Amino acid sequence: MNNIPYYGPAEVKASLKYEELVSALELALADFSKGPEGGVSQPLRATAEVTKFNGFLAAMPAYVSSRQALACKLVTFYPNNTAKDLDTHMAHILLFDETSGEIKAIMDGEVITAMRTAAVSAIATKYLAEKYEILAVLGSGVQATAHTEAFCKMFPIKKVNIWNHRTEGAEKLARYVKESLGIEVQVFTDVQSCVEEADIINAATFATEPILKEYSMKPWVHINYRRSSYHLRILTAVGAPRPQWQELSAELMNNSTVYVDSFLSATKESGDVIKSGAKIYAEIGEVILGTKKAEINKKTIFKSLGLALEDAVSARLVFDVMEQNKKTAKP
Ligand SMILES: NC(=O)C1=CN([C@@H]2O[C@H](COP(=O)(O)OP(=O)(O)OC[C@H]3O[C@@H](n4cnc5c(N)ncnc54)[C@H](O)[C@@H]3O)[C@@H](O)[C@H]2O)C=CC1
Ligand SMILES: O=C(O)C1=NCCCC1
Repeated sequence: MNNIPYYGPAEVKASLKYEELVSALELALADFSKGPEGGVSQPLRATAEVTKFNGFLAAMPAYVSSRQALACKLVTFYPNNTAKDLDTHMAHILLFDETSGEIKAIMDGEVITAMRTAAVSAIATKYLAEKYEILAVLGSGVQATAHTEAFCKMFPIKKVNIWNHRTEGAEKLARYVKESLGIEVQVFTDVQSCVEEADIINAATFATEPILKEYSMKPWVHINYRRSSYHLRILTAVGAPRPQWQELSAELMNNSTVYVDSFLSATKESGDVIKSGAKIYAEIGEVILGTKKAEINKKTIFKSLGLALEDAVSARLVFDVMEQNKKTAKP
């Protein structure tokens, strides 16, 4: 147990690049959707509810054979922490040796949670959207910021529209977009105006009731009876991770083609799926594999719950970079 390396948030951040993360996660999501022969072992996360304080602690173990990645993330989620100026999600990841089960490293899991969630939404967007110029972001917290950064790096985004239930948050994110990413940005005070011109919408809030409703959108696809004359837009939705919570209306869910990261997670954990009774069309891994074709006649939603395999793959990438750095630093 002696000398187990610990990597803090700054080391994790410096070790991860979106391009590498996207390639690694794309392969791992495909492995996952192959079923048992894909070499991914991942149970539904186990959650201990702390009802008195509106929080939970979740354990997220996974093994991804193709990446030699065996890990477990422990994550707490306390939405009320905002009022205390504390992070609402706190996480650590333990990485193990796949051959012996020995622990190899412990690392911060907050940066990984932010970056891998955004990377997976970007993968879904790459496969399912057809135009990438205007991004609408609902929310302005950790996930909204990571998604904005990842999408602006991966796609030719020309403008970012931001809505948050507290305008100060939206304005803070807007300053980041303008000053650090150098992209045109506009803050909106209502959801409808924020999303209606967007090619890509990302919802990343603590909403427990739908903030995005069917009637609040212009037609999603512009059909002129010729394939070339319309483009498919996408909504990536990462919030509402509890069965009782919704970020999207039932009507919107039922009138869309719904893709998920995992059938099991979506049907057990997602209020957007459970409360609407919406049919799930495919896992994103099936689209990556080509066993399910992208549906082009309806609105497109990618509903993400967050998977332990994503944490395991990311933690392994960090470990490999840190080990390499150690070797090159040696005289
Ligand atoms: N799918 C996945 O893999 C993951 C999903 N999540 C989920 O994404 C969501 C956002 O998480 P973070 O950005 O880390 O949290 P955060 O605490 O950094 O940000 C929360 C955002 O929601 C807004 N908000 C708070 N109450 C709201 C309400 N009633 N209606 C609308 N907006 C409200 C806040 O102003 C803030 O913009 C959460 O639901 C979280 O559980 C988080 C991690 C991974
Ligand atoms: O994937 C994760 O990590 C989380 N997803 C939903 C909320 C808690 C953390």
